[in-house]
Amino acid sequence: MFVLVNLKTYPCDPVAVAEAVRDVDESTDARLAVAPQAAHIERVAETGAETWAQHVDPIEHGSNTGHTLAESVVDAGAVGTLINHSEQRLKLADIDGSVRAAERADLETVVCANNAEQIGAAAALGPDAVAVEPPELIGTGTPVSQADPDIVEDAVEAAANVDSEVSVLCGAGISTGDDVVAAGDLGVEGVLLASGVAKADDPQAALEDLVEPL
Ligand SMILES: O=C[C@H](O)COP(=O)(O)O
Repeated sequence: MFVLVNLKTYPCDPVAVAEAVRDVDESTDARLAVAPQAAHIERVAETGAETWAQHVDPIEHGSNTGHTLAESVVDAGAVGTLINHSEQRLKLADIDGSVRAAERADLETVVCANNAEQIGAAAALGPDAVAVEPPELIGTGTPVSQADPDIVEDAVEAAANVDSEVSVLCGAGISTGDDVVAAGDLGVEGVLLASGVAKADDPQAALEDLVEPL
C-alpha cells in the first residue's frame, strides 16, 4: 500500500513529520511519502523521506509569476505531485496541462477527483494514479473506506474501465490502520490522508498505527 501524507497548510513541523515518514517507511513493506507546502519541499526532501508536491501548474519556464513550475519542485527534491486536489481544483484543460508538465519534469502524478465519474475522466488523462476523495468527508475523521465504500469501489471500476495501468488511491477521514485495511479491501493501492497525521499530537505514532496491519 502507498500511504501519501498531505500536510496541506497545517501548522505542523514539516521536517519532524518527514523524519517520522522516513523512519516508519523503513520499518514497513508499505510505501510512505509526504507532501509539504512548496516552500518546505527542499527541507523535507533533505530528511530522506519520499517527498511530493501538493500541486504543479500547467506552465513551462517563462512569464508565470506566482505559479509552481514542475521543474522547480523537482529541483527542490520532489519526486511526485498531487494535481487537482479538492482544495486546489483545476479546469479539465489545466489538469491535462499539469499532468503533461509533471511528465515533462519526470514527476509521478496522482490526480484527485470527487467521484467515480471524475475518476474516469482523470484516468483518461494518463496520470500514474488517481485518488477519489468525497469532499464532505475530508478532515472529518470519518473514513471514506467505511462511510462511503461504494464510491471507492466505483472509482476502482471506473479507472480500470479507462486504463488498467492507472492506480487508484482513496482519501478523506483515513486515520487508522483499520481504515487503510478497509480501503485495501475495496481495491485501492493506496491512501491519501492529512489530518490524521498532520494534526496528531504524535505524528510518528499515528503513522505507526496506520501501517501496523499492513
Ligand atoms: O489530501 C488529503 C485529503 O484531503 C484527506 O484529508 P484528511 O485525511 O484530513 O481527511
